[in-house]
Amino acid sequence: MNDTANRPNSETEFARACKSIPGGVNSPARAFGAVGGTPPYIQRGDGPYLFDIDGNQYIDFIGSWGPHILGHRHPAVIRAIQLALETGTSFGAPTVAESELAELVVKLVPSVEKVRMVNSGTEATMSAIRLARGFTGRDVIIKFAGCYHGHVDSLLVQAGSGALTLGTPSSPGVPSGCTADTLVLPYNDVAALGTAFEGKGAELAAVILEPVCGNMGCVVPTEEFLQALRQTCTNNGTVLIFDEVMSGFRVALNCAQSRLGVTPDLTTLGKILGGGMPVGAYGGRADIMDAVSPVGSVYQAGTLSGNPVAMASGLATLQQLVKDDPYNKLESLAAQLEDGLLAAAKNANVPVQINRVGSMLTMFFNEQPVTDFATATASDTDRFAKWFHGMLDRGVYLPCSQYEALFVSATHTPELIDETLEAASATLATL
Ligand SMILES: Cc1ncc(COP(=O)(O)O)c(C=O)c1O
Ligand SMILES: N[C@H](C=O)CCC(=O)O
Repeated sequence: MNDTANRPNSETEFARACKSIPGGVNSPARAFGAVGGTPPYIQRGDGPYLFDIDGNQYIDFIGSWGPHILGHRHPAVIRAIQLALETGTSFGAPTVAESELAELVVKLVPSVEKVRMVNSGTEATMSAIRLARGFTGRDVIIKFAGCYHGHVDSLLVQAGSGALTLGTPSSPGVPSGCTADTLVLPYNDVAALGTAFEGKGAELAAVILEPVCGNMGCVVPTEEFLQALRQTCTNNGTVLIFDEVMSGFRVALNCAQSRLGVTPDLTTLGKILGGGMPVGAYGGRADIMDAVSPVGSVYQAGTLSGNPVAMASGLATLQQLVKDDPYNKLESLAAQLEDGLLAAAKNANVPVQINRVGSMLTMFFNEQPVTDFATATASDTDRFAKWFHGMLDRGVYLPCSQYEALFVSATHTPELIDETLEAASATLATL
């Protein structure tokens, strides 16, 4: 029997974890820092559901922060992992699975001619920045306020996600020298981009952005912004990097770049690429990628990079996405959720803004449209915290921050979205 408001076993486990793990968690985004309370401890996942150690069931809209577009425990993915495990876990030597996954990424992602596998999204963006600097012989990079690219020193400036949620968008511990060459601009601001290039065009190694942002909540780029990015980078010999760790294979099979019609020079990937195992990748134009060691001299390495278990998981996930092509279904489920949430909020007289691209969605408790960091952070986070707990207590597992996106999976159904909307109406009525 569900009693999601009551989680004594999870509370005990959280208290235990806090004694040996900082804040009880291995990634700050999953602590309930901004909403209060303690997180449910998860025992298992199945399709669209999570089950906690207190015997509660939740409709999951996080999917491990993005990877589980196929839902939890997809049989093809589990089988591929089991088969790979039977041969060993890692060899530190080339395997055929690495080429198979690389070839599929090259086939699916328009900008990618060559790709290097790493172990996380953070490693991917860190390596892409180093490569862009090595390739151009320049140092200065541009990032956008509210975008999060993992915990890379030079990119942990006005960062989104857990850093923003917990009030440290620019982290202590990052030497000022590491960020001295990072310019931070407002997202969607074409004029600011132009001004930055006027002064420093010949010094700019790279511009990195989330082409659909999820880490200040979901924020959508304007057509004008995207065109200006591509044109300005091309004109100045600056490497345009799309960080598609979150949006890659999420908003379209061929990633955000296909949906938006803009081809970057480099792309970073993660999350869905590993199907729930730790995988990241960076890839792009062959002339740039050939600057990476051992062909070129930009050094980047990894003991466990391309390990067979992670490759098998990623390959099975991408192959399943190619086979099922669930993107129309995802679009329709997410649109049902968006429409239902807007109607429920209107009915409850609670002002909200919903930003959505495909199956990525954020409901901001905000009276104004959300287009960048400034407008995202004008949201009512106290109201968000009440909303979050109301939904959790009704068995709906949402990201525990206003500055994250939720994800719909291919295992959600119209009936589950209706159930979620019933919980939403009941919760919104209490805010
Ligand atoms: C857009 C984006 N880039 C990079 C990262 C870093 O990935 P990871 O957490 O795998 O290091 C994340 C998520 O954390 C992300 O959402
Ligand atoms: N928003 C983050 C990544 O996309 C959440 C995951 C994490 O940092 O633990």
